[in-house]
Amino acid sequence: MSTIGVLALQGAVREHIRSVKETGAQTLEIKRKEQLAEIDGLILPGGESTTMRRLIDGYDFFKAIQAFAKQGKPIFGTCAGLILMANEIEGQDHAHLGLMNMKVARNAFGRQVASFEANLDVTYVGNQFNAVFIRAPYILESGSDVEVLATYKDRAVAAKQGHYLATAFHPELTDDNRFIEYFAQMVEQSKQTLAS
Ligand SMILES: NC(=O)CC[C@H](N)C(=O)O
Repeated sequence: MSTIGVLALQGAVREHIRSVKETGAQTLEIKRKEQLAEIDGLILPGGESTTMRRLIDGYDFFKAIQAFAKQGKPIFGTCAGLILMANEIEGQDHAHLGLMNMKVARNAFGRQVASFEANLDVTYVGNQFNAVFIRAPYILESGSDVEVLATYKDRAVAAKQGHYLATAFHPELTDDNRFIEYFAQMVEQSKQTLAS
């Protein structure tokens, strides 16, 4: 059985822990970089990307997460986590972890409709997925190595690039566990591949 860690510096940590538990995978709140050695996949939760970046630096996680990624272990970023994974952020002169070949826009759906829900058809995951958006970003542009898994009003809101997965919405805030289950499968498969 694989173990999925949730970066527990800030944001929707408890909700992810609960949804990972429901998939049957083991889970761990990651508060120190040394704990990354104990997990097979990592979730970067929603929250506030600038704050989370400051904490990533403060707790010396930056290089450790990049090294974890280079080992081929899956990483799933939701909302602020998606922003952390992008290699370009609109209107900012620097990105954060730069793991995925995509340019993202923050708070892209505007202040009037800061939060909303939509039913999306998501490649690999299923149709009519109940997606919750909260001050959500979206993917403005992405490279040919990035597969867009879902769109909302023609905007890319979920993507996969090899062992990286990212959503603009919050799959941990609904009872619809199909997205987390898909990530848990990615983690289980990569665990077996990396072990063989
Ligand atoms: N719900 C969220 O994670 C919001 C993300 C937030 N808008 C940011 O820029 O970090």
